[in-house]
Amino acid sequence: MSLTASTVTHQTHIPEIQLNNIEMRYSTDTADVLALHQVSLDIAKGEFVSLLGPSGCGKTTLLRLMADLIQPTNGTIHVAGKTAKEARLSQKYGIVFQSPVLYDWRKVKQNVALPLELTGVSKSERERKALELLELVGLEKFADQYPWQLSGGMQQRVAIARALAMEPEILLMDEPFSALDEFSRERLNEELLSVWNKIQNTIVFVTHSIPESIFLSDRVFVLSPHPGRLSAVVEIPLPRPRTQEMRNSPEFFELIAQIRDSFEGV
Ligand SMILES: Nc1ncnc2c1ncn2[C@@H]1O[C@H](COP(=O)(O)OP(=O)(O)OP(=O)(O)O)[C@@H](O)[C@H]1O
Repeated sequence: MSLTASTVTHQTHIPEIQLNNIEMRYSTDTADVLALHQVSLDIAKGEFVSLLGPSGCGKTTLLRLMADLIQPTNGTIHVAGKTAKEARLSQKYGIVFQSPVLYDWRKVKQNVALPLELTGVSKSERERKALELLELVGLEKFADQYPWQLSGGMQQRVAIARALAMEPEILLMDEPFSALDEFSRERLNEELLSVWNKIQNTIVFVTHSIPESIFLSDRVFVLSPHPGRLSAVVEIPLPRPRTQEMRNSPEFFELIAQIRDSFEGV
């Protein structure tokens, strides 16, 4: 992972994640839910994609399948040519959840260094790496504070830094900014793109928000519920770097309308 590159070309068209005909059924004593039905998609190396859809359409399920936290009842998943399990074991993923899940009794830098500690990295190297990651997310001045001393947005930036500690090729993000106010969310969208520009990895981002998915992504995968399935794939041709002004452009509004239409067609 290079933290110094300032501009990169993200779409190299090398398939990084491939899902083929995925079906996911949750069966319990009381319920039998077909959460995903015949989902096939490819994500290129270095691409930023969003999984967008209403509650219950299977976005989190899809993300958990990619991370090999659960296994599909049918279909195959490949990550850089490996199975999802092999990819997980070789630590290709970093995950950021909706809630930052930080340990309040550990300093910010110790939270970021946790994955390194668990894999036996020396204290001095952990400290160096944690400070580098905190600088990446603009929080180097808060390294010695505790999570409860930070705002919700800052806490989520700490969680992003921690998810990047093992230098994952793929960052999976499950509605990381949905608990934040609109202003913080828009600022963090921009900051996330700036981090992505430096680390050049693949990002899969789950959201309910159409504008957020457009602002961030190269492509938006639109999912529809009952059962969850892929109803559209929308290319986002807005130039990069994305700027807040683009949110008010005619192109942006056209993309919003296009994605809304793809929901209405379901
Ligand atoms: N562990 C589980 N056991 C049984 N059903 C489940 C389980 N997890 C999810 N489901 C069901 O699968 C469907 C898809 O759920 P999922 O959480 O993936 O959707 P989602 O699009 O991420 O929703 P949200 O936006 O509300 O988080 C839903 O009907 C949900 O109730």
